[in-house]
Amino acid sequence: MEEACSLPLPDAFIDFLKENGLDPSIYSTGDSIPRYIRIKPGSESELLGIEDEIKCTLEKVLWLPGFYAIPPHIQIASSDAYRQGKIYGMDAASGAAVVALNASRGDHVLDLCTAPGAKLCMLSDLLGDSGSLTGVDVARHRLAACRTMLQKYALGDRCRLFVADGTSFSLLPLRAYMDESAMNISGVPASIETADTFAEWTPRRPWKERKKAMKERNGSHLASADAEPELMFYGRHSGVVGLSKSKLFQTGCGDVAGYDKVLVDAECTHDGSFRHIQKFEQWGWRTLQQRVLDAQRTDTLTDLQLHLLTNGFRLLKVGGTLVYSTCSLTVGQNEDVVERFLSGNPSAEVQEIDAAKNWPCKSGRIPKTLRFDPLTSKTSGLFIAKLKKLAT
Ligand SMILES: C[S@@+](CC[C@H](N)C(=O)[O-])C[C@H]1O[C@@H](n2cnc3c(N)ncnc32)[C@H](O)[C@@H]1O
Repeated sequence: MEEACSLPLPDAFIDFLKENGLDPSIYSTGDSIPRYIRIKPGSESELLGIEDEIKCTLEKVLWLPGFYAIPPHIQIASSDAYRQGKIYGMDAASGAAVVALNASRGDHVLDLCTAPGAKLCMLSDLLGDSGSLTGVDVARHRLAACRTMLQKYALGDRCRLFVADGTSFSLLPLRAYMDESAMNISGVPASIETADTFAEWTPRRPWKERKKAMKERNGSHLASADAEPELMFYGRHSGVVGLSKSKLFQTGCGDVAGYDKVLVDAECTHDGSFRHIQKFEQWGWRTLQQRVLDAQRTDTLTDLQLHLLTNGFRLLKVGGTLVYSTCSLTVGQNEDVVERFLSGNPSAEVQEIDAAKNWPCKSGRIPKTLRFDPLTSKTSGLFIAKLKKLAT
């Protein structure tokens, strides 16, 4: 067992880190890394009251607006501020990935691996009452948690969520219908649902519809690559209300009508997340062996990451920006994936992340990419690459 780390990491994990060029001492700060919270815009004036309630000082994260550090042992889930949606738990490195995307008012944003949804919520806050957000996740139960979060924080108004495989998802943003608000395209109030148009979203779907959906999914929690996306939630101004059902499922390629911004926060081994690794102490180090160290699983993962990145980029409009991030610190799941992608996509260019000038992180092996790690950044580990789609 390694002495430098506050956790008794097994030798196989230490070897795994070394093989990936990672210094095991990045985990040594372990339990001294702060927790981070983000304050919902508009609730900053309540800072003192929140401090009083959760019984600690909120230390402003100077390099990331809206974020505060709190001691790691402080729990926020039972506080009123949390229950009322004034504060969110979100690691500062995750916030940095969202900032790197530079989503601005009016943008149509795709979040291709969205659950459980911390980044989606932050994106929604940044867009405000403009643009649109499309969240996709392959895992139905995780996306259901994401929907709950959007509703809890009242952030779902311009959002739609699909259970779908992000490697084949092909639906473009509903630009043409966005400002129709609660009217359908022929001017009929959308609350009058016809067999072919969407009324306002309600959690109570007709039994017939639910039965059909259950039969189609065959009991599985995961969407298959060839299944039609399943619309799990849509907000009042997401462009869906009043739309004909056939129009929603029109597919396309992003070059012209695509998304302005795409976030691919890909599935990974989570080895950069100290708190995730810590869970293996209870789950058993054998589980860590299967989930993180198993070379075959890692190969499958890197293929998945490449396919997610490739499809996200396909759905991006020319001139648009994509951020690829993972909370793994291995080169195989980050720089190698980006390099494989770049070699087959001459219209992709790695971009400088302007906001990053004062960020406490290191450069990745590819110039302009960034790496957060617990030791350098006092955050969870995160790799970020920002890509632009050039006209060809
Ligand atoms: C790192 S988590 C995303 C975290 C999320 N962006 C957030 O901020 O809360 C990765 C997600 O990718 C999803 N995922 C895995 N394979 C996928 C696929 N083929 N298509 C879409 N999502 C996938 C997982 O279900 C998981 O929810």
